[in-house]
Amino acid sequence: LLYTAPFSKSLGGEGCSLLPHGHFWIASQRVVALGRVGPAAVEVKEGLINAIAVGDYRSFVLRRPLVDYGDAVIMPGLIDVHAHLDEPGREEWEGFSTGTRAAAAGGITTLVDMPLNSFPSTVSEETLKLKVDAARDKLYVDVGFWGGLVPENALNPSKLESLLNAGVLGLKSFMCPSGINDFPMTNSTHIEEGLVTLAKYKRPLLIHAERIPDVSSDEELDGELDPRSYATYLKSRTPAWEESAVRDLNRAMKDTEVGGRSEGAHLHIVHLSDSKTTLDLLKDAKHSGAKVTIETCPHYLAFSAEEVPDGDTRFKCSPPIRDAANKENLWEALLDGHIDMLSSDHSPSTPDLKLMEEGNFMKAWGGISSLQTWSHGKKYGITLNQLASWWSEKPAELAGQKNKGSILPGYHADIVVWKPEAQFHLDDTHAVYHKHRNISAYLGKELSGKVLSTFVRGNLVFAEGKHAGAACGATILAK
Ligand SMILES: NC(=O)N[C@H]1NC(=O)NC1=O
Ligand SMILES: [Zn+2]
Ligand SMILES: [Zn+2]
Repeated sequence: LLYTAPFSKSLGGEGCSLLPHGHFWIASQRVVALGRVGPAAVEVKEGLINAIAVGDYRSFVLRRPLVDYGDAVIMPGLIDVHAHLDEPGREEWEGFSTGTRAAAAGGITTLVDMPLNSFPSTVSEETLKLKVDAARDKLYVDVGFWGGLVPENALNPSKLESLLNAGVLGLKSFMCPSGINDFPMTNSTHIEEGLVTLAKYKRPLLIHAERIPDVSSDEELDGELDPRSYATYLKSRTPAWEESAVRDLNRAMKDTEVGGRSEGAHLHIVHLSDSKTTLDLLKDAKHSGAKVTIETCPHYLAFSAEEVPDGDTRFKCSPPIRDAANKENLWEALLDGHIDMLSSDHSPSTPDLKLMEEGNFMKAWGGISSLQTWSHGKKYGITLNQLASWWSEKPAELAGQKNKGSILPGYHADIVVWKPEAQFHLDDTHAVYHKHRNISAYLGKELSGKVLSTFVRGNLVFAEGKHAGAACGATILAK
């Protein structure tokens, strides 16, 4: 099976790049390529990486322009497999233009858009076409699309096949109410049947794995609990929700094993928060040979329940951000390789739906806004190769992008240049490009890591706080 990223017509066209060259070298003392970090130069030619000269590269870099980034890090661009861009239909929440400008500023070179929060949801060939049409001439980075697995198409292989044939990179489903009316939840039968079709296409099913437990172990929620208190929200959505979903996926996971009913299919658990029983169940499934991958998000690694101020609904998401011990376990699981990758789950709404004044956690929109903020690992001693694996290589594999995710000859020249050591306070003077800056959970925080330049297929789309004049990102459709 071959996936291709159709080059946008405007590749190298007027205004696509802040650099007036189609053939050039970039170099630094810290290039993350070929499994190592060190001095190297990368030759970019017609949108692709043409060559990598390692070590003393000066004799190779003749005649062509060279941009020397000194000791900044040159790394594969990030691939964010989980973002809600909300267009068409909810442009007032986010949009292709604002969302991909934020991505470019954050060093993300490819986004995969979720099938819900736009209207209509992406659940058919027709609704995918609406997405692709809405994205035209608005993309600053490359964008692929997940389709929705919903009860209406799950038991109908021909409907699912027409959605897959139209080019979604895989499917996504919810095991609890999604908060979006035209995106109903699926049960385990829908999931098991959907996987049989997906197996033929070798594309993944992404699952929002929270399920309302059959026997509620949640503490009784009576009317006296304060909806402004974060603890109230935590009690309403315990780790038992994640655990119950994963237990319910037992058969589906088994089906993906060699010789199983949907061998070739792949389950991907999005935004894992519970690092205890849920993670243990998933580890067991992987151990028995199920084709399962796990992602978590920066907000589960950066924040803990103890620090969420009462009434500060910017931090409301589902599953919830849990306590500090849970956060430390998530880091450990990531470092030990049990969690495979990271994604943003950028899921904004309009500020009014966040009910910031009222501060009601039980009624506010659940979703974190975070496209430009992703590096929080300094104190854990994470390496640049680990970052490249979690943010580029593994996500490229999940999304079936064989030409993306690594700095290798023949690959797309999707590259971020950044300074991991730069520290800053994310205050009002800092540019935030996604649509609603004031709902970002990171505002007011001390952060480290500054993106200097972002290249998408050789186009310098962001540099020194400026975007390229034209939006030359491509839509990515699976073939
Ligand atoms: N519909 C939607 O974006 N839901 C997302 N928000 C969130 O916090 N978790 C989700 O799954
Ligand atoms: Zn979700
Ligand atoms: Zn999401």
